[in-house]
Amino acid sequence: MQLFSSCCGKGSAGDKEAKTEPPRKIFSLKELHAATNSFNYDNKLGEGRFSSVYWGQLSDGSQIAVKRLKSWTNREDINFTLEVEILSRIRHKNLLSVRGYCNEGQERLLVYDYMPSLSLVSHLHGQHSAECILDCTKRIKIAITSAQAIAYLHHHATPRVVHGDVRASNVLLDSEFEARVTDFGYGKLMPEDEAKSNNNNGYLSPERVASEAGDVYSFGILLLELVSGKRAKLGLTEWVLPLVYERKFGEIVDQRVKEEDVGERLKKVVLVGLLCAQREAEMRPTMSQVVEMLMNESKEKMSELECNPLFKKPCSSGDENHREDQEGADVITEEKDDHHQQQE
Ligand SMILES: Nc1ncnc2c1ncn2[C@@H]1O[C@H](COP(=O)(O)OP(=O)(O)OP(=O)(O)O)[C@@H](O)[C@H]1O
Repeated sequence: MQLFSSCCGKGSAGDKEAKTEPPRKIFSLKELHAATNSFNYDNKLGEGRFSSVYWGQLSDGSQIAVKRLKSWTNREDINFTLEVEILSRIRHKNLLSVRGYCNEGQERLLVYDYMPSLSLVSHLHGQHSAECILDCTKRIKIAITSAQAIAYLHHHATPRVVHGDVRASNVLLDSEFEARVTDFGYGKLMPEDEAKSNNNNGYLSPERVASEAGDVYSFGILLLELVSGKRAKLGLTEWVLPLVYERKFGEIVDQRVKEEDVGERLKKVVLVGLLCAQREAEMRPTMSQVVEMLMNESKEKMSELECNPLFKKPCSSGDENHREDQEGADVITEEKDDHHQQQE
């Protein structure tokens, strides 16, 4: 899996930022045991495919999240310290970079700042989802700031980085509800085929290779998930598209958002999401174009976007693609009904 581009971003903003950032800290295992109460179950923030994450507090009082990697020993070909050193030099205000690490015996641990508002996934589907803190303004802010973070990785970081695992659980939120995208380039440290083997991985592009265009596809799915509140399953775009043909944007938006004109306010995020999640990689925009589209407030740009042929209903209703669309849409419609029943 190629996560760092061979082109090293000549003269990019990344050079400047790399020189000014603080030195990486090597933590001792003893220090991290003390901070996390020996990786106590009560300190556990969550668990993913490759790691468990624990809340901790250092002796200076600062709060940290310690990521304890699983199955490290399978990847002895990778130089853990070198990879982490490279990744931790990549800094942007919307990226959550590694603050330090520990490489002792069999233990491989990554240390991050603790994000008190946790991850986007916990707000959409997890422990905070019932409160529905994410109004339209916050959703738009998360869309823009996470796009800026990935655009930085693709276009300005040195070396340039393919994220490789763009998903809602890797978008953490700071106290202002700005995105802090994490786990970038980290797939290189993990078992390669793990993500691909998950057939229900709705974020995975049809071409199934880690690339900038693959990140754009995953980001498009993430935008549709952010607006609709539905899980990133296969069939999400196929459920959204017919509603876009009918210009029924209000029906796409998460039913928990109780505001006026939600469809109109989040329309742009839906359209950009669909452009990103096109099956053909060459049709997708770049991440800098995504940032530009999401941030541009002009009416002309909006009508240009709306006129894209992708958002026009195909003439023939009996063609293969349309039938595929319907099959995918059924999966999501069932989920929608479940969701309504749960709320009632
Ligand atoms: N810096 C952090 N601050 C607060 N919570 C965090 C932090 N890092 C991770 N978490 C929490 O820990 C959970 C587990 O993270 P982890 O990276 O192990 O798995 P994941 O991203 O959820 O899934 P996967 O790695 O399989 O994609 C996250 O969902 C998040 O809620």
